[in-house]
Amino acid sequence: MTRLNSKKTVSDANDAALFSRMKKIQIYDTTLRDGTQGEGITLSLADMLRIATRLDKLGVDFIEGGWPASNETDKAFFREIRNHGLSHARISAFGSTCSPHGTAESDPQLQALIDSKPDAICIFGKTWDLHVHEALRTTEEHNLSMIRDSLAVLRPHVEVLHFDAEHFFDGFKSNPEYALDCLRAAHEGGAEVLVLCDTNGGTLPSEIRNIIQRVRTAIPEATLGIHTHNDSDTAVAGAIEAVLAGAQLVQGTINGYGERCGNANLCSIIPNLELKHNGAYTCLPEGHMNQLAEVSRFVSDICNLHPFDRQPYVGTSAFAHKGGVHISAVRRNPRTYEHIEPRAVGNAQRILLSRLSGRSSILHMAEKYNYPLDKNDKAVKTLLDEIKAREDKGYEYASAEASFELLFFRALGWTKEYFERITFSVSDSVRGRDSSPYAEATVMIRVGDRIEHTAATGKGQVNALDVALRKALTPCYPSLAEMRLEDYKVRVLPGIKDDDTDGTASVVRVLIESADNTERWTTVGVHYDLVLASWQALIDSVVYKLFKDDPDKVLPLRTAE
Ligand SMILES: CC(=O)SCCNC(=O)CCNC(=O)[C@H](O)C(C)(C)COP(=O)(O)OP(=O)(O)OC[C@H]1O[C@@H](n2cnc3c(N)ncnc32)[C@H](O)[C@@H]1OP(=O)(O)O
Ligand SMILES: CC(=O)C(=O)O
Repeated sequence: MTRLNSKKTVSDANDAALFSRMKKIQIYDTTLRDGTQGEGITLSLADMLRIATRLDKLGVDFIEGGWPASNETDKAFFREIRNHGLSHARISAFGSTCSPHGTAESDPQLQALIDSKPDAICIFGKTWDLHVHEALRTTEEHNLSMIRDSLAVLRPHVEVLHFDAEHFFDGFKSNPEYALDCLRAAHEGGAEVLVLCDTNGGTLPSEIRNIIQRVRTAIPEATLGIHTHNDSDTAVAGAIEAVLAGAQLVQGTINGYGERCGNANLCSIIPNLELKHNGAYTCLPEGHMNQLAEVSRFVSDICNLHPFDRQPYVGTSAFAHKGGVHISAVRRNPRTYEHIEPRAVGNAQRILLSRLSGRSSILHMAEKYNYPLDKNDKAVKTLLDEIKAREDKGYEYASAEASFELLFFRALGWTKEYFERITFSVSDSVRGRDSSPYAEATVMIRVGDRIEHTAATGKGQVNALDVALRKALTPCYPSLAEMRLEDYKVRVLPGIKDDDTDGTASVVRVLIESADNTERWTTVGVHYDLVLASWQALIDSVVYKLFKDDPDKVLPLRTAE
């Protein structure tokens, strides 16, 4: 048997030592297999190799690379991953027991597993009598021999052999003796870990714990693993209960991607085990858990899925505080509203400004801008009132921090105007037979004594305005040439009406994200007219760029009033 990589002896030894103390929980990642059974996830071979390489660096014990008999991409993965010099993880190939219509010895699917020459193989077999009758359409006795024989055929060809007991918990509830017989057959066939699967995700954590305790009494010689699905929103809790009941291997995926509602989320399971049990369990090599937030984002990027902001531990909102009471307290001691130190999983605290803020939120921002204020400074209250009034009108400063920073310094007495708008206009038209609209903008501004009057075309009105404005300003402010408009978002706010109209027009909120060579920033504009809302956000964006690059923006020191 050729190992996919040869550098595992040290970590194997560590694992063995930890394993013998029952504290090392083996982490078996199935993002590339069960994760890709999730809706909207299709990975190319290059994507799979990048994810596997990153997971190896994270320090998971097993990476399930796919089902070689399923498709050519999965098959190619096992060929290609050899060239990637993994240093820790074992590569596992997935498959099923042999077909009920043939023998294990002649089964092409089992042969494909052997031919893929992985470090480990994991096959699933039926353990629920309903599935034996309805899905396989065979006898219970025959299914037992399929399990035993398939594993026995694979055993000599691979170093590590696992059995996924599909639907084990439903099977146990339906016919406990038969479900246990399936496990015994797998053990006899040579599987060293029997992974109990809650395939339909309908088993609650308390049931999982109870059933595992009964399995351990019935088959004390077996090493157990757990594989849960999230259909009852309890996949992580189920996996934790299983470990508390004695499971030594956890299967799951990054971000909980997977079939239907997903698999157990390793980004939560790992810190739950490592941080919440007084050091009783280790999952990753020491010091690696702080990679989790980055790995979560890396995998969502490659899967082309938007990261889930509210994802526990690793989401950008996981340690984001918005309520003024919370912000006041976490400034005094983060433990007041944070269950762990965010950096333990590579995340960070964030403070969000909104109409729910109190003075502490302003003080926090002031410190961030290196401009500490006293809580009793009149400007603090003025700013707070202004933010609350503006948020009531539809502004949102939690995401548009650059607009807030400008408000902040203006409230403190910063009055510099980099330019003055005299006039601007935009129009859309369609020329001749060309059906794509053509946007044109003109801008007239004053910079000191100089008047600039420019025109530009663009892809849409905002783009035309942006180009015309920067054309007018760049001769006076050359650094604007390096600024780019990165993203533009519009949201209609039906609940908010504009004061200037008869009360029927809804306002729109525009968020513009800009960037230069060193920073990204977001600004906001709100108006019932989309162009005017865009103009506000655009002007804030340009002014923020000039402000942050301006060496003369230093403000006088404040004293408490
Ligand atoms: C719980 C899980 O997540 S299991 C993993 C599920 N993942 C996947 O199915 C993704 C990859 N699957 C595939 O590429 C294809 O389904 C293949 C190549 C495996 C099979 O394709 P086909 O031979 O065309 O069969 P099809 O998908 O229509 O049906 C599944 C077959 O597997 C059989 N089967 C299901 N479970 C098992 C098992 N544990 N052992 C043996 N056969 C099984 C079914 O009985 C059915 O065979 P039959 O039609 O001869 O009765
Ligand atoms: C094997 C597997 O993926 C399951 O039972 O859910």
